[in-house]
Amino acid sequence: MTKKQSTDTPVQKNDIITATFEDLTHEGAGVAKVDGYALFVPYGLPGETAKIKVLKTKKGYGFGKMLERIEESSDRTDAPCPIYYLCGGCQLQHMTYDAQLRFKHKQVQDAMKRIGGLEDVPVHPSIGMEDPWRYRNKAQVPVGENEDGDLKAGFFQKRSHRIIDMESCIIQQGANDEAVQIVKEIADKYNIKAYEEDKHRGTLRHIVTRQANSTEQLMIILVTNGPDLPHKKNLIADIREAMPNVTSIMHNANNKRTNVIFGEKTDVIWGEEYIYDYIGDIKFAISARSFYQVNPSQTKVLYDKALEYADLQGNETVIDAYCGIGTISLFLAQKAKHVYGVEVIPEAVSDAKRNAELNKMEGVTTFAVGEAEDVVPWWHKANGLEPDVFVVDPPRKGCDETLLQTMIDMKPEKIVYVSCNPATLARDLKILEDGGYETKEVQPVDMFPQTNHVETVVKLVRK
Ligand SMILES: C[S@@+](CC[C@H](N)C(=O)[O-])C[C@H]1O[C@@H](n2cnc3c(N)ncnc32)[C@H](O)[C@@H]1O
Repeated sequence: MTKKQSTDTPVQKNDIITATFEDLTHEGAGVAKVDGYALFVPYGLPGETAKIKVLKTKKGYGFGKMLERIEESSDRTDAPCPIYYLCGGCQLQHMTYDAQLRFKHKQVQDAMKRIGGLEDVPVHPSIGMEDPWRYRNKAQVPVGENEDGDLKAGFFQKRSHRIIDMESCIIQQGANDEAVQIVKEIADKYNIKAYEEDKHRGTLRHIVTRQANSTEQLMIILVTNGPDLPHKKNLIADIREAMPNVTSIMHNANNKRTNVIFGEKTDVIWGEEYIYDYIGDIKFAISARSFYQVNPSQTKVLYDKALEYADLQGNETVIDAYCGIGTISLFLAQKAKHVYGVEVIPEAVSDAKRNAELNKMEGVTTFAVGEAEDVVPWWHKANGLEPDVFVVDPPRKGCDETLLQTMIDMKPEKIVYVSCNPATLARDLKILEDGGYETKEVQPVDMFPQTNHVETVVKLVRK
């Protein structure tokens, strides 16, 4: 190993070194150690030796770029996507799927130990997909213009806002993939200008498509910079003619200088306000803006696991906090006496109520709008609600501490925690363990193959 001495760090910017990767970061980059100093290098895999150029050094760690692989890991595979190394959407295509599942399992295990202090909890192997491609039921694609002025639709290049034009995204379901191209061509035909982020001008910002897997209904959402959608009638007619499975065409206006895709207002410009999908035997109406899991077959696996961990006998009262459009709530309501769901987005709660009606479950469910950390303590204090089972499925930041404390005070026999972030999951489990709960089982479920996202479902019981 060639190494330049430094007073601060064992390597300096622009050094070229040879090192072996020992581990992976939670983002999936390789970690090579030089005299104990960690260098993070994209696409390095544990066990591989590589020639690395040092790009940046900080006090405790640095960043590098792989110049040449000297020894390759058997976990390495050729990324099938032609723009994988440009696009920021996937991070693990260079890893075999088996290695991806092991990586996600290890991440959960490490978080349990390091953050949760849970040395001995059983973390089961990740449940993966038989075919880990073409699973996404929703595409949100930014629109730009090529040098010749034609529209392009693709993904942002890593760490930039430069759009990479793409013909296909192999983690998208075929219908979404096709729909993005067709809508782009139709918009081009009518000379609709792409939104220019830097100048905050132009029209079409994003093409969003959502497919209901079980019914094959397709929703197209055109997001524009402001309320005008030029050639609206022609666009609708052409989209309908090109794609007979489109059941909803929506228009969302977003005139803010922001990375957030949607603006406040969404109008149905043709067809239905909802597409309908089934998870198991339960039917869900999905509106343009509501949260709905993006991997339909693995969603069933995840919810079945949550139901198994809840172990309902039919007479239980259950709380489902962070309930979205009531997906887990209705799954649980099949086997419980009553399910109380709480969710902060009013439209999602309307969808949850509608979904309960659709499945004739309105008598066994109650949905409330608000922050779980406000509503649940109120249910407890004002109504004396004490559930037998408490289910949570929070966003990445995890559960609010007030909610965790209220859960502990309510003394449910079981808690089922569904999480998309192992770090906040482990932090919250520690609090629940200190509050009298024991973590019994931890099950990673791969909802997002080819990416570094990790989903986990956990069963806790009262000691
Ligand atoms: C990971 S999603 C889970 C949704 C649902 N369980 C599902 O599987 O479709 C998290 C949900 O929590 C909601 N949310 C975020 N912060 C919240 C809060 N403080 N109180 C209640 N809901 C919240 C979000 O709007 C989102 O619908």
